[in-house]
Amino acid sequence: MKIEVKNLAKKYGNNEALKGISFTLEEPKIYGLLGRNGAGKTTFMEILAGQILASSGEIKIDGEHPFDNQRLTESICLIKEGDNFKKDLKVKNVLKIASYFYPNWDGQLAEELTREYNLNMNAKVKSLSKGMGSALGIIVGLASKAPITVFDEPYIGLDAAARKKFYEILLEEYENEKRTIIFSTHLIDEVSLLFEEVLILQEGSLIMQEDADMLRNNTCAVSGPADKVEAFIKGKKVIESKKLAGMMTAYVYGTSEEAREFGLEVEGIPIQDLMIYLTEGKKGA
Ligand SMILES: Nc1ncnc2c1ncn2[C@@H]1O[C@H](COP(=O)(O)OP(=O)(O)OP(=O)(O)O)[C@@H](O)[C@H]1O
Repeated sequence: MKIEVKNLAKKYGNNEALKGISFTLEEPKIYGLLGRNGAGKTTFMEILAGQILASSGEIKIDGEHPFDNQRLTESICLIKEGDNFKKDLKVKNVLKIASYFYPNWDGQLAEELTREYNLNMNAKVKSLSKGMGSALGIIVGLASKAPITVFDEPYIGLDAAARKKFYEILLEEYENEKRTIIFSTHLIDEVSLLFEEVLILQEGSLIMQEDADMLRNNTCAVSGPADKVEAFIKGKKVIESKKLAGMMTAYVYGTSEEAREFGLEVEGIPIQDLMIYLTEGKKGA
């Protein structure tokens, strides 16, 4: 499903959570939606899922607005950090309701994952530990097979092994059947290899939308004597640079080969670091 975002803004009182962002997500891909605390990620995802209204601008999904639009809301599954389900429901009833709501629901997958995560079908949501509650959210998100599945920090309380399992199953399901997956997380290093496209929000503005492989292959950290690094980065797009005692490190758009041929030390930049350098001390435009 094609998602078109045009001049989307959301104000809470005087607080501008989104300041007129525009972008298009054309294809089913795994998108990483990144940004510091308060950047506007959750606000965007809630508008996308039709749960709240924008103050101005619009989101169109295959040409339609998501708010109050049942055809679209059953095509979008948003799993948040917590409070996804009514506390008095039993696990089995959460799954039953989800199976009625999502037309592509995969009951077999839901059952397998429930066993995998050791969830008791008869336990009430309010009795689940934080990690178990997150596991239930993940199960619903994956089994919904919703053409747009959105995970907003979905795994609070889940241990590293359980998170790894989630990434593996997510990738397996995605390889079997491509869908749009939007993933917002602060554990970027863990998941960044899954991302195919990365969007970075900074104080309500979109500061980057880029193919993840392009970022991995065409950005690097170069180090060496300051004059040599300066000569290399001249005319290049520099993300960040630091000088110390005549030496310099610069994070730039460019290939490792170029930098090596220039006689500089070169390393790749993890997407997490890139996000930090891009958002460090800068105001959103
Ligand atoms: N219901 C609300 N009422 C008032 N202000 C809100 C509300 N929801 C979000 N905000 C504000 O909007 C801004 C963006 O918040 P949002 O939750 O969208 O950011 P985020 O990028 O998801 O942050 P985090 O990574 O911390 O979850 C913040 O300044 C936040 O305080």
